Amino acid sequence: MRTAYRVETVRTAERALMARLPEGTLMARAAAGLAAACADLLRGGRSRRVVLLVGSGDNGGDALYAGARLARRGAGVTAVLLSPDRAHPGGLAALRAAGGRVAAPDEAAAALARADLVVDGITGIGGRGGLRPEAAELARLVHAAGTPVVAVDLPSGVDPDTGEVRGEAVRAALTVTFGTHKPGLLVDPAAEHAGEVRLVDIGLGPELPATPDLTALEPADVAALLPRPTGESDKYRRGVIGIAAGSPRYPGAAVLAVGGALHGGAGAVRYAGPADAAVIARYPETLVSTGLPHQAGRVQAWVVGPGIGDDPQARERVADVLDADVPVLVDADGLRGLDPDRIRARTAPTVLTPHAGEAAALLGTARDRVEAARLTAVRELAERFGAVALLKGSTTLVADPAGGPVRVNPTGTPWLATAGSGDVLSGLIGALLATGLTPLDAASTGAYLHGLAGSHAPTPPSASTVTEALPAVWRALLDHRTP
Ligand SMILES: NC(=O)C1=CN([C@@H]2O[C@H](COP(=O)(O)OP(=O)(O)OC[C@H]3O[C@@H](n4cnc5c(N)ncnc54)[C@H](O)[C@@H]3O)[C@@H](O)[C@H]2O)[C@@H](O)CC1
Ligand SMILES: Nc1ncnc2c1ncn2[C@@H]1O[C@H](COP(=O)(O)OP(=O)(O)O)[C@@H](O)[C@H]1O
Ligand SMILES: [K+]
Repeated sequence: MRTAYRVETVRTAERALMARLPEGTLMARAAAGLAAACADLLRGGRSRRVVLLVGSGDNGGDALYAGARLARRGAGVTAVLLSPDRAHPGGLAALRAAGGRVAAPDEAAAALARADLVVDGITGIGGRGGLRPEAAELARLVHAAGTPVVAVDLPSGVDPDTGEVRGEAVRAALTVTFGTHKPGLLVDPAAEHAGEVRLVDIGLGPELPATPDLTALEPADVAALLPRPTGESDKYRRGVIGIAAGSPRYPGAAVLAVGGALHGGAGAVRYAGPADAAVIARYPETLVSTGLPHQAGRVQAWVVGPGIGDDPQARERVADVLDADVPVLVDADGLRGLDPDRIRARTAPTVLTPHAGEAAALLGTARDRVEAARLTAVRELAERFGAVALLKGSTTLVADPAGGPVRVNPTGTPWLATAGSGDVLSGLIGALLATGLTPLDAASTGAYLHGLAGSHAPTPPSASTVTEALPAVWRALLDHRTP
């Protein structure tokens, strides 16, 4: 499991570690890791000119010490100091001693024009709010120059804790981060600015608390969670998932949700609703019925919402499913006007899977506010509804109403933004719920599989080809656990 910790926690851990080590040890470890990453990128380049963007904090200090190491290896290093009188004195002395030169911000454009690599040491975990004008101007210059950027700890201008980006921020090809990931490195829009992220061990691990603020499943975690039939299994013991999706107007949503459900490891899929003919034509293995969901027979979990429309019959189907004493996933049309008290009053767990627009409606806010502050939004949804909330989009996040770390989904591709792919996801997560995974595990495992399937499907994928890619993705993950 990949983990990320908030700034406050990182600072506490760093203080504890620093108290046990000679002064300067941590910065030396950070600078060594940073310099090695820069040297990797420079390898093979004929000229090796490096520009350091140096703010007045320790982030700038890391850049200066790394610059000194690069200068000693023969690189031409120029440091652009944002506040010359406040730059890290030890770092500056080290750079000068190694033959590096120093430039003022007004010389930045000329230096950048000749650079092979830019090291962004403007702000790290001490960055607050949007970049100040002079720093923002530097970020703009770097972007215009198009030179590859290595960000120190975090791309400057992003919020380390929330992933928010206010105004101009540095866009890095690589971010070299120290001790632990920070939430902003994993959550958009900040994550998009970070590029590839490399973690340098500075010995912080033992000082960090057991519960992180953010986690991301890795292949081995998913492999361990995936349900596998055993000798004693039969189709009912493996779990039955019920799908209440589709309408005469949108039969395709029912077909896609059932398709996702058939690839979620359950023993059987029941479908209840008016799209029975379309479902059975595409998936004859489905147990179809046309009445209300509670008349369809026993299930271990329900999915309700994709393509059900917004008429009284649709509301009746949602209410019927919410009355069931089994886990329920509510998606798409099912989320319209959803009453938090009704969800909180349920006896079994609920999972909500909105995209940003649906989440905004549920929270009574604007879509762009959800997109700008995804972590805050997903936590608020989980808390308000007493449900596991999965916020879809550029980074999919899953929050548990009990609190604890938010899970960020590491797989996926923007190609998944294609009509109906959300319907596949809801069926898939529903089936995982029916097999007995906890709502948090089902939602995050489903998002993981769905994201991988989106990347493995032929480009450009459609919702149907994403569904068809799921078995290969399962296979690869199950094999992962086999030594
Ligand atoms: N504390 C430690 O033990 C270690 C810290 N390290 C480095 O130290 C960094 C943290 O250093 P600091 O606490 O000095 O903080 P930073 O260097 O991240 O940022 C603080 C400086 O940036 C300026 N600043 C803040 N917000 C700004 C904005 N919006 N626009 C422009 N300038 C802004 C502040 O005036 C201050 O001078 C980490 O990110 C990491 O790079 C590493 O050396 C590893 C060890
Ligand atoms: N920019 C993006 N990058 C990665 N995945 C995305 C992006 N935008 C959307 N997705 C994913 O695509 C799927 C779209 O689902 P949804 O919005 O419900 O669409 P639909 O209702 O058409 O099925 C979700 O899994 C979502 O996380
Ligand atoms: K930085």
